[in-house]
Amino acid sequence: MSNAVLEVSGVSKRFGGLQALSDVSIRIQPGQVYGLIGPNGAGKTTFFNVITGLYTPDSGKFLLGGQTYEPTAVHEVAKAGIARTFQNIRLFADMTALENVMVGRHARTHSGLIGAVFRTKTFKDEEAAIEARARELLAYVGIEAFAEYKARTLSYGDQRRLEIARALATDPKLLALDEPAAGMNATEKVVLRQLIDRIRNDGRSVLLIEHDVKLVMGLCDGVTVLDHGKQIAEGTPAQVQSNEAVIEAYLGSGHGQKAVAP
Ligand SMILES: Nc1ncnc2c1ncn2[C@@H]1O[C@H](COP(=O)(O)OP(=O)(O)OP(=O)(O)O)[C@@H](O)[C@H]1O
Repeated sequence: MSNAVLEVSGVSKRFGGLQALSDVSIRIQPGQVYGLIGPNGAGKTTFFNVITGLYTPDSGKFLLGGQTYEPTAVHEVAKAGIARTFQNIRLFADMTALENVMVGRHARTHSGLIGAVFRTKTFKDEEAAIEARARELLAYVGIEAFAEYKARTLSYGDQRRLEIARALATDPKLLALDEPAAGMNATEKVVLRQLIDRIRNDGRSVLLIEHDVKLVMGLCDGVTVLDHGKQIAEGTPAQVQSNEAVIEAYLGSGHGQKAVAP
């Protein structure tokens, strides 16, 4: 019996004539930061969308914390214990930072959004607890000073941290981050790296899609490399960055990333 947090095997997904994923398998152990890398169009986002219930796979077996889960709907996946962020930030732009995190928290409480809207007496205690936890999470990601600011007024890096706080509000077994460093400057990347490190040190597991190979290599415990929908390598960062097929995939892709070595 595996004690992996996430164990996915044999995932395939075809779009018309395009085989976007062919028999992809990954295993993430508790407390690991696991990277999924590969050139543009390799299938990384498709894989994320499959495991989080946005795309229905053609095949695949899915275990989360040892339990089978069917990634057929986003809310079912969230309930099973995977929370994700998106490549293109998806916050409620005109809600405050605090409200954005509270929405994430409502996803796992009894009151739901209806309770939040009507603020019935029955829900008041739960509301207070939700707000307290949301403030804690804002502090955890380092943006508590902006709790009352509308999400759209936050800097890009802070919006990404807010997305992470909102995802953490569901108390996930696995946090899935889709290109969290995209568009960040060097300083923001350092802060992001510290945050992901902290999340790991607190015992959570993270799956990361990231184009910044240096960030992935410096942060991840394990890495899987996709190219044209196929898994071409997996292992530690040191193992994959010296793998011939990986170097070839990056050199051949014409993305200007000379090699995967930092
Ligand atoms: N909904 C869809 N319908 C048709 N084709 C799709 C769909 N989603 C993705 N694809 C195709 O599947 C392939 C893999 O795309 P995907 O976005 O998963 O790659 P990626 O590795 O995330 O790339 P990037 O790094 O550019 O985000 C691409 O050829 C893409 O055009």
